[in-house]
Amino acid sequence: MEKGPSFLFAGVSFDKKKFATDLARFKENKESENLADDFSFVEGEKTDPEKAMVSFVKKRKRKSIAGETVEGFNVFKSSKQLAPAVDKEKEKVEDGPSKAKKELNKQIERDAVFRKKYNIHVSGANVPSPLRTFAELSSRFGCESYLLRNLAEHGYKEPTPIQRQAIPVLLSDRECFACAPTGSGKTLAFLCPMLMKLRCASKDGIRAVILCPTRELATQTTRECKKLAKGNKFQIKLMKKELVRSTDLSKFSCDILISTPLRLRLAIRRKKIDLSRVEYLVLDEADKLFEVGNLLKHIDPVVKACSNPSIVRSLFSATLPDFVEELARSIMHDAVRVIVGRKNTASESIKQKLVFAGSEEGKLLALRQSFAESLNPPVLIFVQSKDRAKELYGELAFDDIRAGVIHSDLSQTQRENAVDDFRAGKTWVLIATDVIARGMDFKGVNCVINYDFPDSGAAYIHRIGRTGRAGRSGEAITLYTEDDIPFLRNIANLMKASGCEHPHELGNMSMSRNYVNILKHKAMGCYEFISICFTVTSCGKLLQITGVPYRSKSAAASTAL
Ligand SMILES: Nc1ncnc2c1ncn2[C@@H]1O[C@H](COP(=O)(O)OP(=O)(O)OP(=O)(O)O)[C@@H](O)[C@H]1O
Repeated sequence: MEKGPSFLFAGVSFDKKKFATDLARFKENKESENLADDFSFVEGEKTDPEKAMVSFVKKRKRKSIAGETVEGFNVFKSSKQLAPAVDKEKEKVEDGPSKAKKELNKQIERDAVFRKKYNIHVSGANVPSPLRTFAELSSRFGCESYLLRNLAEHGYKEPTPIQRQAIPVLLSDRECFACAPTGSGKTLAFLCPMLMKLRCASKDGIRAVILCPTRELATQTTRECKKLAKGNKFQIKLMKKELVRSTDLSKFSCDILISTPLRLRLAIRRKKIDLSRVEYLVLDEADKLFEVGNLLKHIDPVVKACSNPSIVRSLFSATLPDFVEELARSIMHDAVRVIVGRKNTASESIKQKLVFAGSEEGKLLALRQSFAESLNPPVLIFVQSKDRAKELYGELAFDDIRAGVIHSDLSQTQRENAVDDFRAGKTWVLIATDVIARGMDFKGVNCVINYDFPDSGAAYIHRIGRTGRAGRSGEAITLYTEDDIPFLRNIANLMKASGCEHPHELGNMSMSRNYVNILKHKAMGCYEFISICFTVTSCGKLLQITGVPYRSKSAAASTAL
């Protein structure tokens, strides 16, 4: 028997009921210590998710098992089915030391050490042992050879931390809530167990559904799923307009259906698509799907339509705000929570920089200057709106840069072409709104530039997560102006949490402005600055400021402090 993390971390078992108050207190402390956990959503787009979510949660709560409460670390409810197994183990323990008990404890210890090594944190009852190798898929779970072959063909030698834990959880028919950094292989973590559980193709209705927040991500996931399923006859379908138009969806069947929430909701409403046989439901980028006023209203009918009582649901994302956890608790039971690294932090393989650009004009000059000096494609540039995307694209069109643009005003074909051209290296720079900020896996993006300041901590993490994927390194540059200064601390904290050097003086911008003045006097005379770079030591001491001068062709000047 495996136990929750309270056991794993302490190395001893204790009565959770008896010490419930202490546990709850400890849990509170633990959460407040997690600096990045409390990133707030910046003013303007700030909503009260909990409040707006109430009706949804209430609805789901009525369906959940009455009277179950969250206890200590055991975030999710334990299923009734599991109770006898737990009791049996307890009886065994009470029988006194036995060989089986000793062996079990050893296994628990080994798992704890292994999880610690890979920075995996779990909560929930009886969490299955993590995967040591992909070969275990076959020895422990009877994985078919086609899948192992496909994994090898992809060059996947060993599972990533999220795959090590989420795959055995899902293969044990447990619901799962998983949070792991961008680019850490979450897609395979849900696709692999899904293919294994479905075993072979069948015409028995729609058997699995994957929901993605954007069409681009749904398309990418479909492609990945087909690659992984090669050699098996699974019917894997992307819910496209054409499919909706040309098919009688009331009789539609496929093994895996991948869709955005809106398309699926319309199919339920207008075309009477039947989701009552769905055995596996994945909500990818779950926090985005549950975003109030956006996709949430489409999610509820889909979750409801997936009415199979033995359905296994899972939620995946690189960011996990508390309100999504709350929601997960209300709709899932017997779930295992898997967190890799620290919750809500950017990937550690990304070198992050904040650059003061002064004004809007300054941003464009800084961008042009950096392209002139060191354009290292592929580069992704994020802006705040489709109008801003069109505007910047118009500006760069006159430069000798192979740029593309993607935003929601484009047709589906234009959007697909923009993504394909960037993937194929036909365009070096892709200007994008947040439509491709999540989940998109472009191989080898060297640099992400936040031309417009991201409007939340989560947006920042996902945007910059388009680089530094699958263990590669990457760079992220965030330009900011005077107007963005109130929101800098949020981003600076995220940088710090992911191990990046950042000027801790950023918290006090009056100080930074003083540095700018010093630099003006010391190095640049009367020039107005458009871009300031801070160089800091690992202990946070500001060493150097580099400024790119406005109306000057001279090289960047810097001053040591
Ligand atoms: N076991 C593995 N070994 C090596 N590479 C892997 C492995 N699993 C996945 N990858 C690769 O890692 C990259 C990122 O994977 P994926 O897109 O699933 O990340 P993600 O965690 O879903 O990121 P995001 O949060 O941005 O959606 C992909 O290119 C994928 O092919």
